[in-house]
Amino acid sequence: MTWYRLFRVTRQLQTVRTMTLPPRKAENMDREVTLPTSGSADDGEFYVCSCFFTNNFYLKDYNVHVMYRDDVQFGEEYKQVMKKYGCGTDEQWNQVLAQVKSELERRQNLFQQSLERSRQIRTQYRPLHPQVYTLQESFFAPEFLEFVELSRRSNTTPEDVMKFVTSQPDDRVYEFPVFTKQFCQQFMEEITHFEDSDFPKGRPNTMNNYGILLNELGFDEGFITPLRTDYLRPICRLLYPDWGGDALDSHKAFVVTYKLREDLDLSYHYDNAEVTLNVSLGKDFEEGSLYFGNMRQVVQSQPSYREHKHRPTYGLLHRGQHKHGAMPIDDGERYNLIIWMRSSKVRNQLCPMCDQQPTLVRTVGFGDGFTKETKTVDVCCAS
Ligand SMILES: O=C(O)CCC(=O)C(=O)O
Ligand SMILES: [Fe+2]
Repeated sequence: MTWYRLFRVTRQLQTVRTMTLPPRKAENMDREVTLPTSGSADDGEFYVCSCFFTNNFYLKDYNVHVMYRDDVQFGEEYKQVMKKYGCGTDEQWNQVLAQVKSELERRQNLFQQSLERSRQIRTQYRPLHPQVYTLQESFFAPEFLEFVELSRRSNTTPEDVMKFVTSQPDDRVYEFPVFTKQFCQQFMEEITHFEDSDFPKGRPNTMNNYGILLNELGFDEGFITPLRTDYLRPICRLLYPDWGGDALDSHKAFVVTYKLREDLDLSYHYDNAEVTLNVSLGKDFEEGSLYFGNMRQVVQSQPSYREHKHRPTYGLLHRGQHKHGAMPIDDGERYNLIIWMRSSKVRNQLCPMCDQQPTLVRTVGFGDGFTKETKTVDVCCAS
């Protein structure tokens, strides 16, 4: 990347805005809402926090996250403020309102629709490479297997495994090889085969417009769950004990894709996760590095960013609340496997999306990783 380009991207980052929102009213705290459910995750019952239906609505045109409870609250809190960001006319305001309401409707129907998509895919979709749905050791780079093997031993220390990772001092972002090239190739062919089909597809999250939710495609049971419990958890136990690394009991996994004329980049954000694994699968692409700033708890007027180039077959492991983004690709197509890993013992104390004790809403599958058990844990924040 040239210095000019880095400067340009950095300028762009400095315009990312966060609005300070008033805390949610305490009266909601212990209310439990029931949604239609069908089935639950392997490890028990999981929930989302009710803030999912009010907080963090992303307005891409203005690069802001907003909170919507009803039209009156929304108008009072944002109509004036949004003018400063270029939303000056009634027409623009009405568009914003329509966008927020349509996102709310999408969220309200999300779990039911996701269930329907999964059912349809499971009964009708014919995979191109059925073998990639069941995790096998032959998928992994030999160095990764050595790394895991050492991490599984009870007397191994974090210093012992540093020889397997590349990292920069103090930022706790670790890079290491994960898969073989051959596996990445087959996995991407499977994803592309599904992308090209007419089956309905859900969006991975509110910021990525393209990509595939791996649970809907049937990857959870045979692939992502064993990958998390048997391979990633021993590593995270060593590297992130303060973020529930030894108790990552659920996940949300998806593939994000960036192509010319589709999404090119991803704005600065933090993940709804305690620990994230982001593996570059390929295909061929130019630029598109990741950059990391501060932990979200750190407020700095002039944050500095660290660029992490991402090589196909390699993973970057980082704390979910370590703010990051992806720079635009210049050419080609970029596919990444993202696993947001969650620890209920951490998030049951404080929902990372609203900074309150979560108000549980029953849902299907892993939800957002909250459970009814409340074990206490010390979460040591930003370093
Ligand atoms: O595109 C990337 O590599 C980053 C994706 C990401 O941060 C996310 O989906 O949370
Ligand atoms: Fe992310």
